Amino acid sequence: MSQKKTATIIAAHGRHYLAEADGQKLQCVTRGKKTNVAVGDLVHITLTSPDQGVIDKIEERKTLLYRSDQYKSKLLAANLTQLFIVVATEPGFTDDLVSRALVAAEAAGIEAHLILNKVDVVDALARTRERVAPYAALGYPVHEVSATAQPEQTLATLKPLLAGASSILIGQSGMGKSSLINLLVPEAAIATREISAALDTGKHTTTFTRLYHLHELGPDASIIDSPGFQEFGLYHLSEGMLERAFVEFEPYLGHCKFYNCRHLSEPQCAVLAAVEEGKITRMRHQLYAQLLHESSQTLY
Ligand SMILES: Nc1nc2c(ncn2[C@@H]2O[C@H](COP(=O)(O)OP(=O)(O)OP(=O)(O)O)[C@@H](O)[C@H]2O)c(=O)[nH]1
Ligand SMILES: [Zn+2]
Repeated sequence: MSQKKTATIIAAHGRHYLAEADGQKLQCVTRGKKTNVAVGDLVHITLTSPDQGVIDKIEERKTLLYRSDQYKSKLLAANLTQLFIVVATEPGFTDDLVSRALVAAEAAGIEAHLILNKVDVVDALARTRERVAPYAALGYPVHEVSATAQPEQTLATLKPLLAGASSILIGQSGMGKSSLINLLVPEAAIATREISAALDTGKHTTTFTRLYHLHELGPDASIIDSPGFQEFGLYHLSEGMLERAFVEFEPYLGHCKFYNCRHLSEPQCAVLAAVEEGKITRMRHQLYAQLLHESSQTLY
């Protein structure tokens, strides 16, 4: 008789998944050509050998974070409670990616924070603080750290935030995401080699998403490291979802002249009026318009 297990997906590479049940790692595949499994998913597995299995069923997800373009969607992680966007004093970060990640988090019902890393680079600190201030003003907490220059303080800042939560770190290349992961999960490098071997990813060890349990921060505490990406498409968000994902639009929604206002160029639009008055930044409104434009692209 085949044995069944319930496990958490801790790494994904193509159609190959690594699951963990009671500390034991299981190599898994999906039935057929399905690739609808995400890191963080709780799955039911039928074992085909002591350390291999087939995924039968995915438990209902509390949250699902994903990005998409007009061709396909890419699942980033399931069952997250919070998302941390890592930015740094240098190299500079792009507001576009930060805001897209915030919009994705809002749409998925996940709490979002910013981590401002490399605050030891004092030359660039004042300018970078000005750049993150608009996000703090929107209500997104900003945590200042320095993974390499002040590791102890960085841990003291981040650990309480990660306790009991299921978190993901995302960021552009060079912001110090790997440095932060290695600080929080000292065994990460070894785990990565093991996972890479188990999934047979070859040399491309950084191209997969992985979950680390943070046992000292509670039985359910975990952190997901996602590979850096250049594009963060949000093609899957409808117009209604988009306007609600921009938290600063909220006081104005429902106050436009037209009930189906898209807040682009309509007369007597409450959102556009707020942009004129400086209550909504042009940068965020432009991104809203850009995302609306991207979602309306259809395939022929
Ligand atoms: N000065 C300073 N440098 C840092 C800090 N944290 C990371 N770095 C450096 O920044 C560079 C990039 O750090 P990584 O941790 O590799 O950054 P990453 O975001 O994972 O980037 P990718 O690996 O390209 O995805 C490295 O040279 C780090 O040593 C910090 O707090 N202060
Ligand atoms: Zn409007």
